[in-house]
Amino acid sequence: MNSTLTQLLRPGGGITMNNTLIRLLKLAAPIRGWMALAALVGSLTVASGIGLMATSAYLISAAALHPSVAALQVAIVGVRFFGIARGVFRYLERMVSHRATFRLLSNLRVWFYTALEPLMPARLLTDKDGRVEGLRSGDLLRRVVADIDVLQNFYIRIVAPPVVAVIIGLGMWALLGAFGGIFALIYCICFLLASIAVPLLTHLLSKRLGQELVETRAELHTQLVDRIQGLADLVAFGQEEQQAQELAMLNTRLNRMQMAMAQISGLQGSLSNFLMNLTAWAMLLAAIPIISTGHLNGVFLAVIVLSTLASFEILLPLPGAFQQLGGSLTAAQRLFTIVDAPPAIQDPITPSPQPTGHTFEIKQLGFRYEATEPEVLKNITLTLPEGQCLAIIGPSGSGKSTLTRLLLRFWDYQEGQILLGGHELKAYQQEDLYRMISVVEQDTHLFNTTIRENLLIARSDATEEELILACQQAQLHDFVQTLPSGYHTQVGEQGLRLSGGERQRVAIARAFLKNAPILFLDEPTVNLDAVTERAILQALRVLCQGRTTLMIAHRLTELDMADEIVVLQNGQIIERGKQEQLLNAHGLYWQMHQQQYTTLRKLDDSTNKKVS
Ligand SMILES: Nc1ncnc2c1ncn2[C@@H]1O[C@H](COP(=O)(O)OP(=O)(O)OP(=O)(O)O)[C@@H](O)[C@H]1O
Repeated sequence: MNSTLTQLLRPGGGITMNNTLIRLLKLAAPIRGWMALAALVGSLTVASGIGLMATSAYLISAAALHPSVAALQVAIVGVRFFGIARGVFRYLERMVSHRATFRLLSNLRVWFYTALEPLMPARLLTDKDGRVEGLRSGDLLRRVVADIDVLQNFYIRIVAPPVVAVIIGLGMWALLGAFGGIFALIYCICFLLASIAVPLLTHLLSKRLGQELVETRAELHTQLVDRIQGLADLVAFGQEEQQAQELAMLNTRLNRMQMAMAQISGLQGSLSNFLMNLTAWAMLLAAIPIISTGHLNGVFLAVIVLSTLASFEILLPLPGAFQQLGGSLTAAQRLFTIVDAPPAIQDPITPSPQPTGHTFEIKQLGFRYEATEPEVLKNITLTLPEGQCLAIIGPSGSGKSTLTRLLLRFWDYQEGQILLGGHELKAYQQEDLYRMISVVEQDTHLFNTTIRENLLIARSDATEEELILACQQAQLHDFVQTLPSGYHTQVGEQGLRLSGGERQRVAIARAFLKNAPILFLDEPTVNLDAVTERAILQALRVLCQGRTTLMIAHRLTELDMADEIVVLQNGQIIERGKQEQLLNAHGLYWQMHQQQYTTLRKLDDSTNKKVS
């Protein structure tokens, strides 16, 4: 492709057309055999159509001269053969191209999901340059489903037809050349105009529009998912009307773009048809004088014209394919942007073996999310001995969750060290690390399947006895027994058919089932009422026994199980010790304790008043 053409076809993004095209073609490498077969069968289908037209034209023209039936025998057999072949090849073409498409789609989805996994969770919050990219679930969904669907068009409608067109063009050029050089020349000019000029014009007209169409569709999708997720809040605040209007405006914009796209389609259809008929006219004009002078048998006139018309079958979809090129390249760029984002952390080339000891030592740890942002953690030094429980408390934004994320190695720290079992965290493979840690968070994600399946994600090979034991330890078993379908009860989307306390019990049962030696608890009772909290804490106490536990606490009631409490403020440790020591110190911990105590007392008072 020459540089001017490349320039013309360059979509408006960072990645050039060349790059994107080459990468897209490489992605199809595993199914290249199927694609080649689809192109071959596609060519045979069109060739059969041309053969059918040519032999039919010959048969009708020759029959008009009243020859013997024997003289027409070959043409009759030809018509039958091409008629049947066309149907058979068309069927085979559909079968092969569908097979290729389905394989391709599943390959692309697995490719994208596999690339997405190592980016979780750090890179989905920030882009390559560290800026917040705002990848929302609707946008990701759009990329996984719709952008990949757009790419299937690239392979089936953009790559395959030009290959078939080249094969058919060369074949026709040779066939018409046998009747005379002038026919080959006319065909060559018209074929190039219809196969290059019209698609290029269509592409230029629709390039920007195609990109905008993909982006607007993605935006509409994202907005829709966002609003559906927050529908209850919108209704509660009486905002549904206004939000519906905004969606309608976006939809109108999309409709306008689709109308403009349809107009370009109409234009390219007319141009292609015009060129096809022009070719037929030119062939007639060239053939009549040659036939009149006796240099060519008149029975071939219809053969030349009708076979030419039949060969244009392959050119008609080309402009449409190029019309979709801009959209396909934009979809590809959107996927490559995510796939190319380097993971926030990398596994070491020669990892340390899985640690035998589970003591965490944090030495002068300093961390900031971005080089330009202020430090979120400063000079943190502490030890979490094996089998003990360390609680971290502090005001909102003090860096508690950040510390847990670093211990889980979701991000890499810039200063200091985190040692686990005597080795730096960075020395271990991520998988080895995750295998050793169970996490119970404030909001446990449950998949839209049964309770049993949700538990088994902690350990897929767990036996029925192990599963029941874990649920008994988490005080979940008795509740499950009351359900008509027991462990086969569907929990609904995000587990919404279960209460907050029941969801947390599932999370605790998962941790029991996983039986990892290290446990991270991130405010596991924050959203629960006092009675449920007490029951969950009871289960957590059993879970913590013998495990190295880091607990981010919200309510100070959780802290009696901690061997040491660390108080964070503005990313720094400002107090540490046992609960009694901290209360006696009259510092921040004491203040938080007083506040919670006062709030609880007020709550009790108001409850008592209502009762009396
Ligand atoms: N992904 C991120 N990118 C940039 N800054 C972040 C990110 N996550 C958190 N921060 C910032 O780091 C600081 C500490 O946040 P962190 O979530 O660790 O606090 P926290 O003590 O756990 O708060 P809370 O109790 O409200 O959950 C905050 O100022 C927050 O804005």
